[in-house]
Amino acid sequence: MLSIRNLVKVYPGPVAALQGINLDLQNGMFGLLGPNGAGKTTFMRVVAGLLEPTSGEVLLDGTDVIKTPQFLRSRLGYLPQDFGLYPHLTGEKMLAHLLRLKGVESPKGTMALARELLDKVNLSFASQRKVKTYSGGMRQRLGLAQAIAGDPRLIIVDEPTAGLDPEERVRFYYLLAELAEKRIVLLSTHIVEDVAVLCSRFAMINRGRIVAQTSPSEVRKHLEGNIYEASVSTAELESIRKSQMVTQAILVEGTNRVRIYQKGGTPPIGFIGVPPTLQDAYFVTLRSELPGITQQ
Ligand SMILES: Nc1ncnc2c1ncn2[C@@H]1O[C@H](COP(=O)(O)OP(=O)(O)OP(=O)(O)O)[C@@H](O)[C@H]1O
Repeated sequence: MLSIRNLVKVYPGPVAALQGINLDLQNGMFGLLGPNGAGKTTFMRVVAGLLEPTSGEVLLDGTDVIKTPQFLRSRLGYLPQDFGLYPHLTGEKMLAHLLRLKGVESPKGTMALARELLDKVNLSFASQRKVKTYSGGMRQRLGLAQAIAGDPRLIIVDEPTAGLDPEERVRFYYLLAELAEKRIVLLSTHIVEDVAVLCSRFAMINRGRIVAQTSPSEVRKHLEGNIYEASVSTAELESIRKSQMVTQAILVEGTNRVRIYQKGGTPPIGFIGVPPTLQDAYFVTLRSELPGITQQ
């Protein structure tokens, strides 16, 4: 289990990036969802032992990893937001280099281990290609290969799907889901779909605070009967934005399809009740913090 206790990080400024985070994570995929600047990267870096918190504890299976970083090092796989690459190396050589840096050893030798890991992330076909020719998704999978080396207890992935095309994103989802079967995977993202697809539990973070800790189905259930949808003109959309809480406004075949949250009362003319999505819940939670969901 990964337990986070009263984690605070104040940068010089001062900027209070984390304002007392408490979380308990079991095996499986846990999502940390929040807008840009919410504190996700700060949180991931503290938990990964790369940034010292101002105060608080990070316990992995009962051991305080801030006090004993060597305990964490051999049990952690980390895929940072900006994963540095040597563009002129082949995938295989790049990975072997990262494994040596990480100190991961194998009786079969580092190159053999690199090949095995490339196979696990479905990159064998490109093992002899230079990394500079890799697509965004292939780079992320290479990053994941180094993160899973040494069979870590905890894997931390920071916004891994940003910039991936839909096909690459789905491929990445399958890999992550498989990894989470036996370990703790902590995924930070601002993409609601990442959480909807992958996470049975997740937390929403905003301005350095956890504003909800829940599951996608639980949070959707809280909004049942309160989400309405209509197709409207651009002028109508402007006035709806002034009077309603709009959870989503998208263009569908050239028409504005707008969803609103309304608790009680009659919805505006033309709006019909629809099943809530996680996107609706995310918007409502960030704006008003839903009652009834675990909050801190
Ligand atoms: N080194 C730093 N010094 C001062 N302030 C910082 C530093 N790093 C981050 N911050 C601030 O701390 C807050 C949280 O930033 P953080 O990068 O953790 O958020 P995030 O949720 O990961 O955002 P993004 O998705 O944009 O990466 C922001 O207000 C940011 O400007």
